[in-house]
Amino acid sequence: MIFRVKICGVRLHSDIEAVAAAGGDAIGLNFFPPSIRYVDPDDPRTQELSAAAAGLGLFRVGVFVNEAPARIAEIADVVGLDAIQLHGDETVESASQVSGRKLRAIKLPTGPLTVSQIDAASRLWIEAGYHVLFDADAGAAHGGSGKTLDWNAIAAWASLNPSVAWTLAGGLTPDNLSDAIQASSATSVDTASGVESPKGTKSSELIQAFCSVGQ
Ligand SMILES: O=C(O)c1ccccc1N[C@@H]1O[C@H](COP(=O)(O)O)[C@@H](O)[C@H]1O
Repeated sequence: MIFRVKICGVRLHSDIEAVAAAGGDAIGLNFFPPSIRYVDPDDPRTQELSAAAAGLGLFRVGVFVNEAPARIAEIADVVGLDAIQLHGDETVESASQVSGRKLRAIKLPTGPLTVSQIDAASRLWIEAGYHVLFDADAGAAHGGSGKTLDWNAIAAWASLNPSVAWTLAGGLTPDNLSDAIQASSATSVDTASGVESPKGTKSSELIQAFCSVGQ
């Protein structure tokens, strides 16, 4: 498993300290400029944040949306990343130019889903060796919407794909995580907005509550 609990969109040392203290094992650094959770890869403070996360034993995922492969490689090098999360409109072909350990966000509509819908959206990426992360389609925002998915349909898909490693994202909060895990059978979870108060500001209390359910 790539990670059990990822807290995405961290921006401060207090955020990563809260993740480590709560038993989370991964963080996401968001490199999509329009996001409220964006961190500047060229700012030495981002590089220090990433180094500190590694020092705490956290797995560091860089979140990218439609970024050029050469720029992703540059950022991974300067910031220090353990994996790349592609969360935009990349194709399997364009993404093949990105090197390193890779996750692919499979953005699914909210509302009822079918197994074949999930399969159609994820199959090529799984065959290409990606770890898939199921998220709710956020349109132009691409992610961080706080919207949830059809967890029962994901469980049905997962039971037919027992050897595929995957992560559940999309609107997960300390309040719904237990139900989400039970319904979906997820063993790896990811959240951004669900541990913030106000939006865009991580809450140590919510991180603690989320990680204690997710472990
Ligand atoms: O968080 C963002 O702002 C974001 C922007 C663009 C692409 C991905 C983004 N975050 C990812 O979206 C999921 C779900 O977010 P949420 O929990 O529903 O708020 C999050 O886990 C990040 O991986």
